[in-house]
Amino acid sequence: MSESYDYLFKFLVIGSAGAGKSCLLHQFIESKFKDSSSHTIGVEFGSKIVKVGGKSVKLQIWDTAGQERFRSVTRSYYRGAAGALLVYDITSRDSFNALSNWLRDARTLAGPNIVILLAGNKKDLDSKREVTFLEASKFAQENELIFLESSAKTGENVEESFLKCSKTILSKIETGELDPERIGSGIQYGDLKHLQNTTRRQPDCVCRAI
Ligand SMILES: Nc1nc2c(ncn2[C@@H]2O[C@H](COP(=O)(O)OP(=O)(O)OP(=O)(O)O)[C@@H](O)[C@H]2O)c(=O)[nH]1
Repeated sequence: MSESYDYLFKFLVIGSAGAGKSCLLHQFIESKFKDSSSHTIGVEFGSKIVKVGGKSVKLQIWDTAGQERFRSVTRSYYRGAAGALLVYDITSRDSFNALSNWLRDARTLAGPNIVILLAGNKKDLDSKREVTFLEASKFAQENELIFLESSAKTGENVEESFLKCSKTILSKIETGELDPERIGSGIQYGDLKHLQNTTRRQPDCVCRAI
């Protein structure tokens, strides 16, 4: 498979232990539910190329451990992230109450421009729900987050979460709100974009070659 892409985005998956971060990443990459998921130790990694708004984007995703004892390790991965999935479990009020702390860390350590999607995971366990859709969407609105409820088990809204977040980053690049050339932006040009920029800068050469 070709490894060509227009952009590379550095992504984080953050949130309390057991919220389903590793399962979301596994479902996104493998299209399967990882039933026997154990706690992440430190940080795990995955990547996938997606098509967003006519562009190929490689997502470089860091799945961080939610357990407090790994916090100093995981914090060191926040720097220069362009996007994040901030995950809570709709059946756990504690995971929802912890969101403000996760958010503060993300915006302080990754930077104020990081695009964050709030994912209310385990949507399939609606009968055990402790957090309503309404209060979570209110929290999202107050904190300038994109919001979706997802299920790593059924796959509902998993790909959509990563795509929605990527689409927002892409549109911020297009409007100039995000600058891929800024060091620590969490965005890099890929081969395809490089090629486009080169040909755009040297139109004479291209015309003559044709
Ligand atoms: N029913 C249901 N269970 C889920 C879902 N996502 C994850 N789980 C279960 O929740 C548990 C925790 O999932 P993980 O993905 O390991 O959670 P995590 O957020 O990565 O946890 P840490 O690595 O400790 O930070 C596992 O038993 C999963 O099988 C979901 O969408 N629905």
